[in-house]
This record gives sequence, structure tokens and C-alpha cells, in this order.
Amino acid sequence: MRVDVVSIFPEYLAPLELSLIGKARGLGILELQVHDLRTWTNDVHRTVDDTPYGGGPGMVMRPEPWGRALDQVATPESTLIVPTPAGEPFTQRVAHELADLPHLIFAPGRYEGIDQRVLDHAATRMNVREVSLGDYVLFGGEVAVLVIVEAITRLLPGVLGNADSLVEESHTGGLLEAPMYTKPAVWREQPVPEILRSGDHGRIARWRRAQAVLRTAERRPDLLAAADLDKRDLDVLNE
Ligand SMILES: COc1cccc(COC(=O)c2cn[nH]c2)c1
Repeated sequence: MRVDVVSIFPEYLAPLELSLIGKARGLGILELQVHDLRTWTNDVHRTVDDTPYGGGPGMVMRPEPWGRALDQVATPESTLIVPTPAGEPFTQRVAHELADLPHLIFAPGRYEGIDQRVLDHAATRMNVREVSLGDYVLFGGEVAVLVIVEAITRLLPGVLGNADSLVEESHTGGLLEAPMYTKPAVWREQPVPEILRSGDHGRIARWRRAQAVLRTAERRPDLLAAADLDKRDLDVLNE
């Protein structure tokens, strides 16, 4: 997979050089390049924003620099990803969809956003997806790009050593993950649930499922409604 990021704060994306993402790049699983949007400005002040038509507070990112950046970076097989509070929810399912694509271009917006014509024009020549990480507003999309790139990179084949760890992650099967424990068996007078040390893998799987159902009911009733619960799950909820 190839990833390009165009930003007015390219140094914000430096953490993408580290850890698993750095490993994925080292393995040739992921190609990543970060670009400075101001490369594509042509005025002496390298201007990237201006006041909004129709009035209102703040500034809007001008279309020209973005248009020239995408002219250079995009191909017809590119997908433009724009992190924005106004986007579709970014979920593990969306992460899987994006992980299958050949080329992602991230357009983290600053100020009040990017002139809409940039996205409309891009949509005539590539896929465009506006995605939201949550219902809050950041100063810019760079932090969201770090999150999205990490969520996608860990799904790329060869990145995670133990493929099984993907199976147990939250949001698989639509439920939250059960609580996890490791040594010591007792810590500050708190014992690990004895069932997990019983060696009875059938009971352990049932216990974990029950914990996942209860935790999801408590914290994310929206996910529970969408999950395919079996009779035992319903018994757990009605206990
Ligand atoms: C492109 O337009 C804008 C406008 C305002 C802020 C941002 C940065 O993204 C977020 O704030 C965000 C992303 N998911 N949840 C919040 C982008």
C-alpha cells in the first residue's frame, strides 16, 4: 500500500516513522510520503487560507494549493481521505475497507476546513471519503491521520506477528473485548478470575463471551443492538 499525506504541518506526521508503522515500511508493506501543502503555493507569503464566503468566523483552506497538490500526487486508483467532524464514522469496518486499497492520500484540514470544491473536483477523478473519528472538533486533521494510518497498518498482512491477535480484538463480532489479565495471579490483594486459570478452555471462552456481552450492554448499547446474540448471551443479560 502507498500512503501520501499533504499537510501544512508535515512534522506532525513524524510519529509515522516509528514502531509498527516503521516496521511495515521497512518490510516494504507500506510506502509513506509526507508533503508540505505550501510546496504548491505560488505567492511570496505561501498563503493556504482565506476568509469564508458568506461570512462567519475563522478561515477556510484555499482550493488552488490543494488542486495542484492532488494533480501531482493522485492517480485514478487513489482514494482521498479527509478527516472531518462532518464525515462518516471511522470504524474497524472502514479500516478494513481502506486497508484493501492500493493508494491513500490524506488531506488533513486546518482552520474551519477545506474549500468544498477541492473535494467535489477530486471526486470527478478519484474516490473521496470524508471520515470522522468522533463527535468533537480538533485544530486539524493531522492527529486523525495518525490514528487512521495506525488502524489500517495493523491490518496489513505481515505487520502483526501473531495473526491470532487480530481475531480477539474489540469490535470483532460486534462486541467489546472481555477484560484481560496477566501475571501475577494476585496483585494488591486482587486475584485474577479463577476461571482463567482453570485450563478449561470451553468455560474460559464462555466466560469471556459473557463478559463481552455484559461490558457491551453497559458501555455500548448501540453495538449490542447490532450484535448477533445467541440464547446464552440473552440469558447472561437477564441474569
Ligand atoms: C476538513 O475540515 C475540518 C474542519 C475542522 C477540523 C478538522 C479536523 O478533523 C477533526 O476535527 C475531526 C475528525 N474527526 N473528528 C474530528 C477538519
